[in-house]
Amino acid sequence: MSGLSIRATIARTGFELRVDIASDARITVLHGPSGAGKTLTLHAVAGLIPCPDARIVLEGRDLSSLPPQRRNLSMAFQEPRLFPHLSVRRNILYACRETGGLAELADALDITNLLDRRPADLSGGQAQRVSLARALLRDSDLTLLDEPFTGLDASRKDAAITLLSQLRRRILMVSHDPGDAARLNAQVVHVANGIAQ
Ligand SMILES: Nc1ncnc2c1ncn2[C@@H]1O[C@H](COP(=O)(O)OP(=O)(O)OP(=O)(O)O)[C@@H](O)[C@H]1O
Repeated sequence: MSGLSIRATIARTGFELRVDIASDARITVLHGPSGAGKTLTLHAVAGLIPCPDARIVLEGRDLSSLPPQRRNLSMAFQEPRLFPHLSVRRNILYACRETGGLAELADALDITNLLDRRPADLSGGQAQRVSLARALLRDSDLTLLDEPFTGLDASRKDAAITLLSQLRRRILMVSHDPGDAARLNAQVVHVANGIAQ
């Protein structure tokens, strides 16, 4: 598997972060204190914030100048951001070309019995698992996960870590728990003092 490289200066009012990441690992974990710039890094990769000097290369494909919808990424945001008017099932299948794999994924994340509910009828941790399922079902080149284990109890978190370990897809994720990266056999990127590398 060839790698992911991200070089960018992310500038917001009163905040600047220099990102210089090169990772050949299937899973890369951004780790650092609150407010360090982990979420901004994911959003820059997704193309959701302007980053004029960014150079983002994924397995030889330069994403930098592409609009978000052409980067072929999937993302689970820090808050689940589910569509309130769609069932859980339709939220997960949103933007998926095929429905294959939904049953297995729902089983692994223990959300099978929630598929016909609306997001308003989910707990925080349930919504988080639905958001994770949505990001993982879509056949994207890179999956961005912003603190995907927030609100999960220990056994659900174990199941999610096992699932992520078994998938073959490339993942760039944020986690506060240093133990997660070790369990995921991930490359760790430290984000602090205005630098992510
Ligand atoms: N639109 C914005 N304008 C100005 N500053 C911003 C903006 N968005 C984020 N920031 C600042 O950028 C910094 C990094 O924010 P970011 O959300 O990336 O942190 P984080 O590392 O993900 O933190 P946490 O672990 O708390 O989620 C913070 O200091 C935040 O206040």
